[in-house]
Amino acid sequence: MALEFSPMLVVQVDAVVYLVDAYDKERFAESKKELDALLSDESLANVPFLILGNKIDIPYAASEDELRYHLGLTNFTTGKGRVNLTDSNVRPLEVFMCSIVRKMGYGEGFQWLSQYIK
Ligand SMILES: Nc1nc2c(ncn2[C@@H]2O[C@H](COP(=O)(O)OP(=O)(O)OP(=O)(O)O)[C@@H](O)[C@H]2O)c(=O)[nH]1
Repeated sequence: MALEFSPMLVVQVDAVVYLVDAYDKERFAESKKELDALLSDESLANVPFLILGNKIDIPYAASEDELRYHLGLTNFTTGKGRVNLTDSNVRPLEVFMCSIVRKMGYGEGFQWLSQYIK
């Protein structure tokens, strides 16, 4: 009898970094839809989410509050700085604004994220 092997890929995701163009307001609805799909993915249920709002060097770009509102995250962010969520069963999620071309903002976001990665 021949043994059969079914290929299985096991991927462990430590975190999700979700980059949104804060200048492209017409696509916020699309960004929300994609983000919602990731947030409701069971395999990512306990994974921390860092949401980066990019292109804040452009004056017309959305503010952090505006982005949080349009992505439906107003009451879901878990707090900047060191917040201990270990026993709370709450997934870490925060919004940081950045400008990748100006090399600013995302450092704070990744620093925040690093406290939740084992
Ligand atoms: N002003 C500014 N431009 C940026 C920044 N980051 C990327 N870009 C520019 O935006 C342009 C398009 O890049 P993206 O917005 O990343 O495009 P994309 O996500 O690949 O494509 P779309 O899915 O169509 O948005 C490029 O010319 C980048 O140089 C930023 O922080 N500020």
